[in-house]
Amino acid sequence: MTLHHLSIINYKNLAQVELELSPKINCFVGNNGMGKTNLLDAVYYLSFCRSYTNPVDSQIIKHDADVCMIQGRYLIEGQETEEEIYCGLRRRQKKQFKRNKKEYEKLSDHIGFIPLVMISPADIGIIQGGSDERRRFMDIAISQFDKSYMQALIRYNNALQQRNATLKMEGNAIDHTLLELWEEQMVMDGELIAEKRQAFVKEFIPVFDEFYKRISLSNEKATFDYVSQLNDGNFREILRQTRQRDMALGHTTTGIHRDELEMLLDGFPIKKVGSQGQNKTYFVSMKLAQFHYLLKTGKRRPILLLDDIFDRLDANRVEEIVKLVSSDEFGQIFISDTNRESFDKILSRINNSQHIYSVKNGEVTIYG
Ligand SMILES: Nc1ncnc2c1ncn2[C@@H]1O[C@H](COP(=O)(O)OP(=O)(O)OP(=O)(O)O)[C@@H](O)[C@H]1O
Repeated sequence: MTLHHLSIINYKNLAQVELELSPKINCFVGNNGMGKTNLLDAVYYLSFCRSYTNPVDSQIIKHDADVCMIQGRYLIEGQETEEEIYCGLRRRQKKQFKRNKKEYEKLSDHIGFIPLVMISPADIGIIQGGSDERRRFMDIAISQFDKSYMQALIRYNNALQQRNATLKMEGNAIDHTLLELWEEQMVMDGELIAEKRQAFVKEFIPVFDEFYKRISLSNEKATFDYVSQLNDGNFREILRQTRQRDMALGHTTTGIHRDELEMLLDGFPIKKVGSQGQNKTYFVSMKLAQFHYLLKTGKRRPILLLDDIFDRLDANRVEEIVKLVSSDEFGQIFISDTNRESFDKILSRINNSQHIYSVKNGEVTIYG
């Protein structure tokens, strides 16, 4: 899958951008705050119908504008005609998302069509943040190739919200028949989600471990453990047993919304023992393993976005990552960095078609 033409109007600080892109490596270089991440984020938006860095749509429209637009033209291996994806946002109005000029009824129908993996310094949140960040990682990774997972997740979250709302009712007003109805839905979808998460993690660990070893050039053992309350017994029974407690607390204390992905380095939680470079190696390896997994399960080669990821990594680790992503397994790549020299060093090791762009105050031009 390659994005060969990108048009942007008023996306954050990018007033107007028009780019013909390389099918292999596209580098964006510029000082801090110039718009490099915004550019990669616009590419991300076309895949996920949302920003990677800011979930509030009204805040991604340029401050002094009322409308914003992103349009991408893609080529798909083995398909003669191109695919055009359009996103239009207007303040206080529903966003428009179109494929080949036809508007999607549901945005979830689009997710997975343009497979993409973004790696950015914000991914440190997967390690350092709460368990919701790690569940989100699994959800995004699985949803991109498994629509039934995403639908089960939407239904589960809806049933969970409804159960919580029912639990919050005053003592006698609680409708137990209604509670059971929501619990039944949670059991059906929760068990399916837990099963799919378990299967994903099992396949994911060896690939991740391999990437970690290659990048770190060490024998450090990096691995995960998927922990779910659903492994402790029958979910229906667990919900019944915890109902009194949940009524007292006013929310649901058991279920797949409490799952955890324990991240370990040599048997210890990386959150506690990892250095900055090890943390970065860890989440970069996770994301590359996600790429590999998507490639294996999906029909199309994902696009890879590397946003300012080389900082804090030693020269050996940078070299290993560059070698990895320039191999044939990876397709089109977007890289951002502040330093032209570090790009030149990186690119001198790669024999591939490459474009270098300069990003300055929201303007993007081919580097002269
Ligand atoms: N809605 C918006 N309208 C206008 N400008 C915005 C909007 N949202 C963010 N910005 C601006 O975008 C800039 C940040 O851009 P971006 O994050 O892409 O920088 P960067 O080039 O990646 O920098 P760094 O190297 O520091 O990561 C900031 O100047 C910020 O004020």
